[in-house]
Amino acid sequence: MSAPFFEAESIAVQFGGLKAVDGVSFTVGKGEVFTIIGPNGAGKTTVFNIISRIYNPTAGRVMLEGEEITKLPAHRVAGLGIARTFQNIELFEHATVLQNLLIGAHVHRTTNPLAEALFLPSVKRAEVALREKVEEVIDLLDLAVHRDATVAGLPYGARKVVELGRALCTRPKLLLLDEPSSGLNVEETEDMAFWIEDITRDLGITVVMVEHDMTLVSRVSDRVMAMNQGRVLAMGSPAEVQHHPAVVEAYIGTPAAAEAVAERAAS
Ligand SMILES: Nc1ncnc2c1ncn2[C@@H]1O[C@H](COP(=O)(O)OP(=O)(O)OP(=O)(O)O)[C@@H](O)[C@H]1O
Repeated sequence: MSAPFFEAESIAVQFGGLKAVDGVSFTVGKGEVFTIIGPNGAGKTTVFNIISRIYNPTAGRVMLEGEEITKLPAHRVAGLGIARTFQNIELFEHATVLQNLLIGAHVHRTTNPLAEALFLPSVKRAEVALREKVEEVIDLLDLAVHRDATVAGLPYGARKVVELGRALCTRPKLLLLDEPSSGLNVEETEDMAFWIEDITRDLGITVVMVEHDMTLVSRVSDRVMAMNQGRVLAMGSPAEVQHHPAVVEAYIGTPAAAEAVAERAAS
């Protein structure tokens, strides 16, 4: 049997006495949208920080296409095709949208510094290819109107899309989205759902997402994993996980509240 596209195997991180992530295992298939939900402090972002190598796990393994990446430096993980967005947008605020996207695209730069200093034809060709890639992302995410705007001057919703674009410019195989709808209004969240669907369907990118908005989760996710206090509570389809008794109790609070959330998601 071939290895899963992505696998986290019994990963754990401890901060002092706190088990922030405690033996979490999951696999993600190629092209899937896999979403991690859970109340504040459940350990969701810590799982992302283990995958993108911001934290060293105290136990467990992380595998991408059968290759162990648990101990690789963060830049090597990016080079292998894992990109992410952050809960609190991380962009170069005083650079333009285009400059931010070009920085993302430069992850795959293959030319050497001497060739660049001499601006050899190989460098020129590489730059043209990068610009083409960036223009594709600008088209895909309707960012042309903001191309030369400074990020700091953009509305919050547009900055979230630029951050998504910067991640896409790295040409990821696996995209980690940390709360893509946070801070967005209903209309912007709807747009974000479209972008996520386009990214998976048209570009074949696999998405692992942390998200609180259950309407967005139900719409775009193939499978959902619920966490609480560093552990996995349930895994399955969005509806299965939403109605799982442990999730209802830990995440949503009461069965009546869960019903209300489920009805809202279905409407
Ligand atoms: N660098 C750190 N040092 C100490 N404790 C940390 C650190 N990072 C996270 N924690 C703690 O680990 C636990 C899990 O945090 P994490 O940010 O992963 O939760 P989360 O599920 O993403 O929450 P939220 O939905 O609020 O973002 C929390 O109790 C948090 O305070």
